[in-house]
Amino acid sequence: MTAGAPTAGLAIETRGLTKRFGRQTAVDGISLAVPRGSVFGFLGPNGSGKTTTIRMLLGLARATGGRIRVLGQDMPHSWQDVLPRVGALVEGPAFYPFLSGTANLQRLDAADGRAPSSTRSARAGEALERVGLTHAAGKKVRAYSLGMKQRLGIAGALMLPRELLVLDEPTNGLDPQGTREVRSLVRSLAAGGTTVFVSSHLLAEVEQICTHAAVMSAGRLVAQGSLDELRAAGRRQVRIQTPDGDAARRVLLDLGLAPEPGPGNGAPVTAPLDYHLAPERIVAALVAADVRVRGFSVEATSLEERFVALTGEGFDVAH
Ligand SMILES: Nc1ncnc2c1ncn2[C@@H]1O[C@H](COP(=O)(O)OP(=O)(O)OP(=O)(O)O)[C@@H](O)[C@H]1O
Repeated sequence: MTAGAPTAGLAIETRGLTKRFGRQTAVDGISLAVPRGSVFGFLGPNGSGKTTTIRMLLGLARATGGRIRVLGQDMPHSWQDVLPRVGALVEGPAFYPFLSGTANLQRLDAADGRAPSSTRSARAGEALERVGLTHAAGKKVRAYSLGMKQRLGIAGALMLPRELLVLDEPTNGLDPQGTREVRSLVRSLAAGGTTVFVSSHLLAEVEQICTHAAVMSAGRLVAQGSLDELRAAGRRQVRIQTPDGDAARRVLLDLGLAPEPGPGNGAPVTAPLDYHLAPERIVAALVAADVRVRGFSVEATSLEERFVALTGEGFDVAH
């Protein structure tokens, strides 16, 4: 591979992508790698730089530094080739409330110079069907629920065939029913082969719909990979129930572990466990030291605990 050549199989690739607003660095040198065919969750608390990143990916904001490749081509340089292959929903779609869903989609499509007018009506019908709005096609948009409006926005992004969909917080402000509708729509689009890049501040949402994720914190990318990789990178911890807490802690120290300082004997003894030490060695060492082991477990830290640790702040983990 020549230096700087796009990595095959990536729908989005950034290197050192940076955006400053005055003295503030909103996006700080991030290198994203979004595999084609993935549902990629772009996760981070409010204000961590997700929207700013998405705006740069789509050529809506200019990067201060770094490079961006979308579908194998440089952005914003190749926007004319790239953007027709990308559907996007950023910062809530704007619709005419007094027009029907169909009429809104047709107007939107008419504004796209590449969209053939001869197939406009059929394409609007298909897009509405894909998002489950056929029954409301003739209804004025002011009578739509928030969830329906959001799905109409996605239908707008689907008026032409897309290789990549970019959705910025698509369930924000939706009630539980609307949220379920949008999540299941994202899953079905992904099942059809479209790469979906979706930002969210909700860990539970990303766990439900995504195959991969990246975690942003204060403008920096603090982790990325498949959900399994992210889980595996989390720490494990060993927990020992014993009346001989002090002795157990000494055994763990001898094994190179760092037990949490305990209140003495009685309370469970815990210590972070790395992957190089087999749990059975710990049990053997405890028994050899005459520690009375009444319970022994190895617990994986959850993705939630890991993300809280990564972002260093109270993560919004509401469903
Ligand atoms: N046009 C702008 N001018 C100045 N500062 C900005 C601008 N746009 C964003 N910022 C700042 O950049 C930081 C990142 O904002 P951004 O909207 O990208 O975060 P986010 O993760 O998308 O959060 P949210 O979910 O709240 O939109 C914030 O501190 C924000 O105030």
